[in-house]
Amino acid sequence: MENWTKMGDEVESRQRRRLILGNFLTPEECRELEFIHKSCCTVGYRPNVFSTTLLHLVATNSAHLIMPFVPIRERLKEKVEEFFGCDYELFVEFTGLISWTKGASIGWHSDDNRPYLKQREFTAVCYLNSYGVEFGGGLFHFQDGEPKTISPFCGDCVMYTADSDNVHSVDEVTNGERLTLTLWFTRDSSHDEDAKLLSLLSQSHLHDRFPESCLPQPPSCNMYWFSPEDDPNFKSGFDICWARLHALGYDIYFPRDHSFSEYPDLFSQDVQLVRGNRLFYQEFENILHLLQVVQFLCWKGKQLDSTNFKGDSSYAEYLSPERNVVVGYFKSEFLKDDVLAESVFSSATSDGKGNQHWLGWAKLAAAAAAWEDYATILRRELLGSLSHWRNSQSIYSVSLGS
Ligand SMILES: O=C(O)CCC(=O)C(=O)O
Ligand SMILES: [Fe+2]
Repeated sequence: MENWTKMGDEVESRQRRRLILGNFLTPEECRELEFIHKSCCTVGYRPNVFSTTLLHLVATNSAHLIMPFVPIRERLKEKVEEFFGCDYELFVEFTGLISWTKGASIGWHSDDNRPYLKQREFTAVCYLNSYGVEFGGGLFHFQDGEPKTISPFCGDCVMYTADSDNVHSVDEVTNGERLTLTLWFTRDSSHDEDAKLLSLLSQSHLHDRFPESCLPQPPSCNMYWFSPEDDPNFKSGFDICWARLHALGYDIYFPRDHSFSEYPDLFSQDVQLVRGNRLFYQEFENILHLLQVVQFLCWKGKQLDSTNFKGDSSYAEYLSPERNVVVGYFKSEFLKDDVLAESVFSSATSDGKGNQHWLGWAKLAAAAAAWEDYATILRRELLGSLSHWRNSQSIYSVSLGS
């Protein structure tokens, strides 16, 4: 029989093989990571799974978005080292936001159960949203010992050894989107994520020219097409960026002449946002930029002050029938299977029309401006931290003063 102690928010096994921490992350930290994931994720490694890795953020000119992860990663590593009593150097092997949508599940496994995963020593999973609220299904189970089952709750964290002492599984997600921040830790310095990130950061063209430097750039190969079949020609399935916008009640308009045959190069073209029969005036650099601004509106909209912004009619015009035809054409191409797209990205609590976050065009204009301020501040922090990171060859919170 295993011995269990309850200590405030901490439940720990006397054998120190797993630890469950309540409220490890604040709701605001969870919301910020959710914003990053919903604006930057790519198609993941298993069916109905989507992921955002730090390497992907750097590779798409969004390196500044790794900043919110830095203090959290540090806190997680300290906690793992303390709890498991590590008297050796530990490295982060992988940091990622991972979301599971309807149909995703994983059977019994340990996290080091493949020859190429043997370097994994410990796992930390932070839940960024809650069972029964943002998603259904998705309960976590340990095969042996206590606790048997964990109901994911926003802000909670579970840490365990990656070996066969912690065989676990996750039930199929039945609706909504289950989101986690997942880290693996290793003793093997050749798998140090920091070294890989620093090497990629030194190749990227980070500079001080705001705001251009904050604009996301698409990756060199397409990572946004979701299809249940292996479909290299984009004939079935859907584009996940378009699908997320669609789930929130938007469409996309390309102001210049294009055809879907240019996909995925369409990712580098200017776009405008459509809602109902209105077209937002502002042109965005590309779909990724537009998605970041819309997700920023979802995150911050209610707090944003738009009193200095003009009335809604100053920001959007009537969408002409000709342009509406163009919108419809691209929609049918980007969402070959719109029923599947809706079932994958419909939120467990939404009204189905994406109206929950919608506060009008002036708010969207305010969000576009506030997104730029947000990104600029993070980019300055990144540039200020970089020389320290390079000197120590590790990524940590640098106090930059004022
Ligand atoms: O998200 C979870 O609760 C655990 C996921 C998992 O087992 C894995 O990614 O290996
Ligand atoms: Fe696992």
